[in-house]
Amino acid sequence: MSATMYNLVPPLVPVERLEPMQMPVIDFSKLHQTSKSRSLVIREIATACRDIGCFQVINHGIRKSVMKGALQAASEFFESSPKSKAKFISPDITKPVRYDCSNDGLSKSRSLLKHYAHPLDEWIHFWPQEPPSYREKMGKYAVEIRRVALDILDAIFQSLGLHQAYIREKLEQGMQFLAVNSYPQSTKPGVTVGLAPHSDYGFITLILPSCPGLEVMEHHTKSWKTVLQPSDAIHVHVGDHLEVLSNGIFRTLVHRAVLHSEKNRVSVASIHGFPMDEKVKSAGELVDEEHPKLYRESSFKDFLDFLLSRRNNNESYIESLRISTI
Ligand SMILES: O=C(O)CCC(=O)C(=O)O
Ligand SMILES: [Fe+2]
Repeated sequence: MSATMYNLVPPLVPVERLEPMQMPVIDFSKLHQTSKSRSLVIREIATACRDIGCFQVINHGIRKSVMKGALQAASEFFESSPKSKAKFISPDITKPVRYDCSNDGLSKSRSLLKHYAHPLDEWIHFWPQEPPSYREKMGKYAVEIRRVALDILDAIFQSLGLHQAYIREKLEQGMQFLAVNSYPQSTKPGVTVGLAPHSDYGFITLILPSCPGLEVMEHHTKSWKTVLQPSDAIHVHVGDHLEVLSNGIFRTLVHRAVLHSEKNRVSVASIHGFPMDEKVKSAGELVDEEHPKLYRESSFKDFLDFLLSRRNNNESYIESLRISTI
């Protein structure tokens, strides 16, 4: 599941030139140097999650060849024959591997290959075999990006003062999805939205794109900003379940993707959460009389049920979880 399947905000007319988001760049290697550098980095990550809902990481240790390999495998999959892709088409959104090239409310102009990625041994046998290197290249990336994601989540949970052991255990057994996205080159003048505004269901999403196209909605101004991402950086943003777990300290990030004017674009989004049936609730440590619980608990399974039941209304998943305080 790449994303919550709905429009979270009314469609906004895209503008030609957006300002870039002032993006905090986090030196990931400093998480593992001295305890002082770790504390500083944890503070930087927490500030970024709280104020803007996203940041980028560099020096994360994922080799360039592995990142390039994942993007190449993605491009080659989308360029493979319609017959080899058709095997993965299914109306059943609960399938662990699914290809979707129909354009709906969310995917305006996007093809999506979504697959589960953890535990890798359990799922890799279901992944595409066309191109023949797909499993090896995407598999290597899945393992490495998960290591980075879990370390970032450790840092986030530490910044919130939460019980690490319980959460780490749930994350070790937790879900990882890869949403492998493909967007055609734009054919029209101006800006064309390929993937409509939405937020992602999990705790965090890590995105590796082949070129610019990601846009994020700034929390305080509600205006769109473009994301500039150096080729060795990974973009990270807050998802719905981190908003729930942090009891609203961190807010899910609304984002979208626009088509590139000169080339096709691919991106690989890695989404991380608890196991399928594990409920995510606002952490007890963050709830008291002054800070009442703001969200209902829910699991990934509940999220899928929400998508299936939500036919005619535009309510987003996070909205459906909010407890009214008035
Ligand atoms: O293509 C992108 O940069 C964004 C992808 C995305 O938002 C998703 O897969 O949920
Ligand atoms: Fe997304």
